[in-house]
Amino acid sequence: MESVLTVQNLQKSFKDTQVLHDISFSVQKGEIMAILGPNGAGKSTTIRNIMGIMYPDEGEVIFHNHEGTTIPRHKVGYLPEERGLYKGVKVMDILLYFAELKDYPLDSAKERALTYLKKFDLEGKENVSVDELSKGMGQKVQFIGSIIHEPELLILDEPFSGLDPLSQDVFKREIRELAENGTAILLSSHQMNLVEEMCDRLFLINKGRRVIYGYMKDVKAEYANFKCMIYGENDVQTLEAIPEVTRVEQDGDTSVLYLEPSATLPDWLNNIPKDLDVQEISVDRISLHEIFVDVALGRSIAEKEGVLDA
Ligand SMILES: Nc1ncnc2c1ncn2[C@@H]1O[C@H](COP(=O)(O)OP(=O)(O)OP(=O)(O)O)[C@@H](O)[C@H]1O
Repeated sequence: MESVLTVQNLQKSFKDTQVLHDISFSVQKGEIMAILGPNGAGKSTTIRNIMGIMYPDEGEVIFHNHEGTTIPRHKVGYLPEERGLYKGVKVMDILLYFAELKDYPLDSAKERALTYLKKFDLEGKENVSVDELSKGMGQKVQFIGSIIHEPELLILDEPFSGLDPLSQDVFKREIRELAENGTAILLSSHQMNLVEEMCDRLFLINKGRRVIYGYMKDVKAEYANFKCMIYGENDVQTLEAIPEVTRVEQDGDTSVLYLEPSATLPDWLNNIPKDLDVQEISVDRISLHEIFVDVALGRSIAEKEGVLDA
């Protein structure tokens, strides 16, 4: 694997408050790497330190295949969390302006702009003023602006926020295609289902510290413990007393039992008390969303910081 970006031991404080503690990860060519975490975890601060919008107190941001200490802006695309385009400018003009900033040839930029406008269902909008676009349309134009110059590394801060499901699908498809064609992608997102289906690796951050870093499949195998849904009239205390149950959530007659990571399913099912009221039962693994909630609420996983083959 070829690293395009490496972030090493970033530390950042605002006044007396340290908001990044020893943050290290890399982004590889052709992969989608997600940085996840609850509000205020430090995702945008990490990204802003990478982009040179602010500087870390300690640590390094290394753009590989690039000499010098400045950011190779012509090789990097960035969609900031703050949305917005210059007012009173036509869509094509703003896209060409972005290309010019990155020293990208304008004839190729125009061709790419038209191709992407079509892909994003904005065909024919090139001469429309950006003020006349809806919020989602503006976001699509801003996204096109971030990739107009064929960046090697694309950094997307919450790319899916504010998009309807159809637009989300278009973004997902394009992000995947860019990665398949070799672009290294770092994205931050709260939408766990999207991250779960698209990302190769993830970095989960909480209160400025790494909680989980690894391949999605390894993270799931390691942290996505089993949960068992039982429909029937049962006391929470009875369910909590079943071996290897870490916690129980109950809503009426529906109980969800979360199991220890060590639980082996056939044995566990065999040992369920015979007098339980079981009208229905199903077993599933917890989703990335639930792993995230566990972390955000400081439950089990949070104490078990991990790095998985990163
Ligand atoms: N310019 C700043 N001055 C002071 N504190 C800041 C500044 N920027 C961020 N912070 C603080 O740093 C912490 C991390 O913020 P950051 O915006 O990186 O979080 P985030 O993970 O991106 O959150 P969200 O999901 O809400 O966007 C927060 O406690 C925030 O209040």
